[in-house]
Amino acid sequence: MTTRIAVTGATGRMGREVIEAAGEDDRFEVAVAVSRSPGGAIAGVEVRDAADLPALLADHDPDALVDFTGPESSVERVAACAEAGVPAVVGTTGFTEEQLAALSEAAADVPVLRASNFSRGIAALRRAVREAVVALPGYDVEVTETHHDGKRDAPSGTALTILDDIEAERDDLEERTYGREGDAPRSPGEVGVHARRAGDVAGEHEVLLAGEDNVLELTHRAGSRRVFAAGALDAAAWLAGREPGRYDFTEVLE
Ligand SMILES: NC(=O)C1=CN([C@@H]2O[C@H](COP(=O)(O)OP(=O)(O)OC[C@H]3O[C@@H](n4cnc5c(N)ncnc54)[C@H](O)[C@@H]3O)[C@@H](O)[C@H]2O)C=CC1
Ligand SMILES: O=C(O)C1=N[C@H](C(=O)O)C[C@H](O)C1
Repeated sequence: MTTRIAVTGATGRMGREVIEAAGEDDRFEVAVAVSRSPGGAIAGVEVRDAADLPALLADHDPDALVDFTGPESSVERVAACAEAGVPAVVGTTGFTEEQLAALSEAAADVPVLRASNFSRGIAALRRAVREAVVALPGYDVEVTETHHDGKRDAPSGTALTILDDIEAERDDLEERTYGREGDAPRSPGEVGVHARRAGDVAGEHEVLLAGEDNVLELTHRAGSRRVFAAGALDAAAWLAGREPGRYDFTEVLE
């Protein structure tokens, strides 16, 4: 069966990648692609004006929309999905609590699956980290992420998800310390958080656990953006036709 998708942010790094990945996979067809900078084509798909999204969704009736844009835009695009009855896969990161509430509101009308990371490797890293923090109680924990120089939000959405996972397992960790400078010795309840921006790194996340004479480092490196695009497409195929509500990428992987 073919899943017909709509793609937003089509001219962005991830939008482009999703269109190209869908074009190389018989299971998908790009029904419509939009950008706020329309014109031209990507992998043979015409890029339409994002301002026309509501009408385009009504005309093309895709099985799901895939959104990798920015928080404000993402909220608007998902609201358009709610209006048109189109399931939404959201990969955008950097949302405020208010914006997350708006996405939840849309999920009353259509299925919405949001994930800070669509790589299967990160799903495995999250499981390993949860197990490690339980197995190593009292260990110091530091989270470091590295991304390309164009990334806007810091720390990354994935780092924030990993921090939530760690804090859910270790209630002695109650303070996130973002970088360190000057006279800044470690205090027991802190988790260090570090964001690096350099070159064209697709995405790296490292969790360091250290105790007396024992150091464990768990690292995931995305070799390219294709891993995120592939995961988002899997999520779109899985989400199409589901009941309204909020869904998680881990459900796609079960
Ligand atoms: N969940 C995941 O697996 C992944 C998530 N991301 C997230 O996806 C998002 C996009 O990343 P990239 O493609 O690298 O960014 P990008 O900057 O290359 O592309 C963003 C696209 O969204 C559009 N856009 C942004 N704000 C907009 C607005 N207010 N109105 C209309 N259009 C708007 C831009 O025109 C552009 O086409 C980021 O939040 C990033 O963190 C990126 C990679 C993987
Ligand atoms: O902006 C990116 O590039 C990425 N963003 C996501 C995040 O913020 O976690 C996922 C991935 O690491 C790439």
